This record gives sequence, structure tokens and C-alpha cells, in this order.
Amino acid sequence: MEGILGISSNKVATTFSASSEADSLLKFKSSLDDQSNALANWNSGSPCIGDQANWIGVLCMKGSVWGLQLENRGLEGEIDVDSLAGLPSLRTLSFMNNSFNGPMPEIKKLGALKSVFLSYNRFSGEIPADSFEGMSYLKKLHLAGNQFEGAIPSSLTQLPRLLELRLEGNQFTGQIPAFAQHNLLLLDVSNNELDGPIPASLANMNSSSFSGNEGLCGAPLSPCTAAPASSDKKGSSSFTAILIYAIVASVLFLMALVLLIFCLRRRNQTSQSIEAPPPSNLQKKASFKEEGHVRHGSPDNSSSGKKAENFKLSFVREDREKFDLQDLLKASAEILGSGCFGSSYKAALFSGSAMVVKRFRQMNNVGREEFQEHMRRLGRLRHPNLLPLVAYYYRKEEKLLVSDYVENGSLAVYLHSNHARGKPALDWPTRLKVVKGVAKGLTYLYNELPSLIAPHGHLKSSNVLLATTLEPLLTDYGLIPVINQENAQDLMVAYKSPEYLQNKRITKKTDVWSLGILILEILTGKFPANFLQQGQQGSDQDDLATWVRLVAGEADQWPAEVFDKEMRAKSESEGEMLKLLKIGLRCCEGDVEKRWDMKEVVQKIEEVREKDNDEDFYSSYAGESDVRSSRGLSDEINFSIPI
Ligand SMILES: Nc1ncnc2c1ncn2[C@@H]1O[C@H](COP(=O)(O)OP(=O)(O)OP(=O)(O)O)[C@@H](O)[C@H]1O
Repeated sequence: MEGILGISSNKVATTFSASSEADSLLKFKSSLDDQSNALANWNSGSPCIGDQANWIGVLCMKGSVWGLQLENRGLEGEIDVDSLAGLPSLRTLSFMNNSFNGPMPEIKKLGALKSVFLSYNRFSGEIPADSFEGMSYLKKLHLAGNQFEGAIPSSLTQLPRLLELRLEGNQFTGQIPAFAQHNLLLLDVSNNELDGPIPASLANMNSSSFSGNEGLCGAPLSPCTAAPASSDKKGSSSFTAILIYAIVASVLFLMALVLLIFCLRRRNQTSQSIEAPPPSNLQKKASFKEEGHVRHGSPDNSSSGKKAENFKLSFVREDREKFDLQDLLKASAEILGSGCFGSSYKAALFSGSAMVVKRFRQMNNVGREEFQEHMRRLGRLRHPNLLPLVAYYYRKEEKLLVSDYVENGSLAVYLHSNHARGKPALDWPTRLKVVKGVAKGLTYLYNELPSLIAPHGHLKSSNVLLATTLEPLLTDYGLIPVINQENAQDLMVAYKSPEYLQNKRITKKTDVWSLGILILEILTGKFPANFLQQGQQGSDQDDLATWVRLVAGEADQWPAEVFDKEMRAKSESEGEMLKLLKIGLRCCEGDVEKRWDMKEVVQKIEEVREKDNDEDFYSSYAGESDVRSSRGLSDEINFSIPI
């Protein structure tokens, strides 16, 4: 119908909605503290044209804003939920890795939200029990790494579609409420201050989801020792409990006293000849040379204080169980593999937790102070896609780096050995999730280690471990400043890049090249090192990217033979897989000037969806109801190799 001024009423409605969406976003922007001017292009015009976003961090569908993805942008202030209420199509919000503060935003005012990612900000305070009431579409809620306290809000247990809930790294107290949902695929409440029994409905979850809460008990953790007292018997049972505690404490005190006297006596008898612990598996396998032993060729004759010092690990994290090198040496050890630097060992501590010790010999050009300072710097890094460094051991000749053992192992194993292990190959949604997680981890490294020329420097599939949720964890990052430069070209991935091979230099875009090779490895299932070896033997297939270009260049349309058959790709995902393949190739651009920088690559990766036209950007668990009309290859995504 034609309206006044000859404009159709439909068009008026669209224009009006676009401008009111722009107004809402500008109002939202004005409520933020955008020190780094990250939202500079949020100024005029329309945020969306069709499915294309004009404004940074805005996700568009059919001319409307359906998502805000403002991660790692240095934003501060409180979230003004009321301004976002002016975005009727808004379904997903991610403000992860910023410095937002204040109480939990009242997101239930945005009742249609499907996913909310607020992890790694500075939100604080208690979250009211009814905060999520009525959010019947909410599937994913990530609040990890904030300063929330008080009880886990009970309204979370009433959400019928909740699939993922990440609350780790806060200060939540009290008991975990009874989640009755059958579809909760991922729950993480680790590293809070929770106590009491874990609800039976969560007994099948992985124990790491609950670790770091001293008071929690019950499956999958160890059984609760005493049932909580019922309210009617509370008075008398708490008296009984105090009595029992008092008796147990006195007995323990007496036992400790007897033990102390015994030890003191023994020490007096043997103080001149303290024996080193017998060589353990780890010692034998790794032939660790403890300082006193190497110098004298016999057990250390120095004081016990000095000996303890020799075994001392330096911890770079405060929140971890402390142990020393002797604990690791005593533990039974298993060799995980030998990489370019040396071997890595898994050692199980007495407490049950397993650690990985990696030996580095090619770090002896760096002085103790410099090494320590760099390790402390790495130890301050915290991101869901980084495996944290826990401790290190310094000796001039060799260094040991200690981190948690990751049960699932590496992406390399999943990509290249799953057949042999009798396990199914990774499917496309999981591979996409891995790429996105790796991109996030790299973005964080780029932000936190700006002075490093290649903030990762050693990105490859064996240095991407997979958590139980199959979320990737980067390891062996940030080591370039402490590696001997004369050995680096034999050891580190960054030094295998075209720019290093041609001009003996690495740049800020070198990690982009490694990411490109990793993406191609993930999509093709081919092991990149095989191609490098062929190249050295004079073949023209000098890296995986060249092979992809050759094979895909011969295909008219969908280059099926490029993609790993095991990925079980559905045709509704082909367009998005192709997009990612093209991103991988752009990363491998040999001319560094033409190669995208990390920021551009990450933005492009974030735009890749699981299915063509999918609306949930963390959609690896998207349910049937999310599947929108699928489409085949459009002109826009037809394969043409960007060179
Ligand atoms: N924390 C960990 N948890 C579980 N597996 C690990 C851990 N760290 C390393 N691994 C695995 O142990 C094996 C040996 O690792 P290592 O880091 O020594 O060598 P690499 O990654 O193959 O090569 P490089 O020395 O060049 O990094 C690899 O398969 C690696 O994925």
C-alpha cells in the first residue's frame, strides 16, 4: 500500500525500525566507557543492511540486529539493558573479556535472548534469585571469571532450554541448586566457594566442573562424609558434631605431637646424611640432574634447607595446590611424547591431580631474573582458551614448565589418530568451535603480550589441547623471548613461516600464518609437516596451503576432495566450511603485506556459522528449533581462490 509521499508502508516500517535500532545502539554506546574508541564507527547510518553489518560488533539478519559481539574491546562501565530493549530481534549478546562492572545486568528484560556471554569482566555482587525468571529461550549463559558472590540464583534451574552454564572463577557460595534439566550439556562451577552435596542430577558431569570448591562433595567428587542435619534435629546434631570434631581434633593433635617427637629424634640421628629420595620413574626416564648431585656425583651433603631450595618449584599462580619438584619426582610418571624441545611427562601427585612437566634445554641464554620475570608475566594470563602455566623450575642448563594435565590430549591426536583409537572423528561443528576458541585465545595473547612480535610463536595442532567440553586450550605460547635464537629455526613454528624462510624475519602477522595452516589442517585432516617435508625434497607442494590451492583450483564448485571426509559435513554447512577454508588460505598468503592481520582474521572467523544462515554464533549445540531454512551455495560463497 502506498503511503503519504508515495513511499510504501513496508518501507516506512523498515526505515523506522532501522533508525530506532540505530538510536538504541547509540544510547547503549553512550552508556559505556569506550576509552579505546572501539565503537568508533557506531555513529550514523544504519547498523545493518540485509545480513551485512555496517557497525562493528553488530550481527545482522534481514536488516535487523540479532546479536552484539563486543569481545576483547577494552569496554568499561555498566550495561544499559534498557537501551538494548529497543532491539526486537536481539537473540545473542557477548561482552566477554572486557572490563564491564556493576551488578549482573537485568537481562530478563530481554526475554528473547538465547545466549549471553559475560565472562571475564568485573561484574560483582549477588545475583538476585529471580534474575533469569521467564527466560524460556535462554540456552547458553557464560558468567565465568567475574566477581559474583552469594548463592547461585535459583531461577537458573527453571530454564527449560538451558544447555550451557559457566559460572567458574567467581565467589559463589552455598549449595548448588537442584538442576532438573535433562539437557544441560555443560556446567562449570569450578573455583568458587560452594559447599554441600552436588545434586544427584549432576553426578554424571565431569569432576573438573566442580573442582576448586573445598566444601563440595558427592558424585562425581568424593562421597559426602556426613549427611547434612535436618532442621528439626539441628540443635542437638550440631552439638554432637562439635563434640565429634573436638574429639577428632584432640586425637589428631596427639598423633601429630607423637609424630613430631619421632621425626625430631630421627633427624638428630641422621642430620649429617640426608638421603635423596630413590630415583622415580620420572627421574629415571628424564634423567633429571638435581644440582647437588651433578656437582658432587653423590648425594647432597649440604644442609636440608639448601636441598629443599634445589627442589623448589616457582609457582606463578596463587590459586593452585602447592607441591615441589620432589613431589613430582616421587610421583609415578608417564612420557607423553617428545617434541622439538624435549620430552613431556605426566606426573600424578599424591592428591590425585595430574600435572605435565615439559623440559626445555634451549633456553640457556636467558638469565634467571629475565626468565623469572617472563614466567610471572605468562602466569598472569587468564583466558578460557589458554592452558595456564602453573609453575616452573629454573636451572641454567634446563628449565621445566609445569601445567595441568589435559585428559583429552591434543587436537593433533583427534585429527590424525582417532581412527586408530577407535573414536569417531571430530565433526564440523566441533572443528568450527575449535577454530573459534583458538582465535579467541590468540586475540587475548595479542592484547596481553603486545610487546611480543609473535605472541604465540608455536601454534600447531599438538599445542592445542582439548578440554572435556572440546573447547581448545592453547599451550606453549609466549616462549619466543626465552628460547635461544640460534635454535629457534629448528624448533618453533613461527620460524617455519614464509617470511622467515625468505627474509629471516618474523612479524606480527606470523602467528596469522600458523593459524592459517592450523585451519587448513582442521578442515582437510592433512598433517602439515608432511607437506613441509615434501617441499624440502624439491616438490612444488611446499606447504599445505599450496596443496589446497592446487586441488581446489581444479574443482569447479564445491572442492569436496579438499575437505576431510570424516567431518561428515552436511550440505547445509558447505557454504560456511568454504568460507573458513578461504579464511585459512588468506592467512597463508605468502606476501606479508597482503596477509590479513590477526584482528581482521578473528573478525572473519567470528562471522562463520555452523550452518549457512545460522543465527547463533556459539552454535555447536544449537537445537533443531534453531535450524533456519538452509540454502545451497550462493554466488557470494562460490569458491574462488584468493591469491
Ligand atoms: N598439558 C598437557 N596435557 C595433555 N597432553 C599434553 C600436555 N602438554 C603436552 N601434551 C601432549 O604431549 C605430547 C608431547 O608434547 P610436547 O609439548 O613435548 O611436544 P609437541 O607439542 O609435540 O612439540 P613441541 O615440543 O614442539 O611443542 C603432545 O602430544 C602434546 O599434545
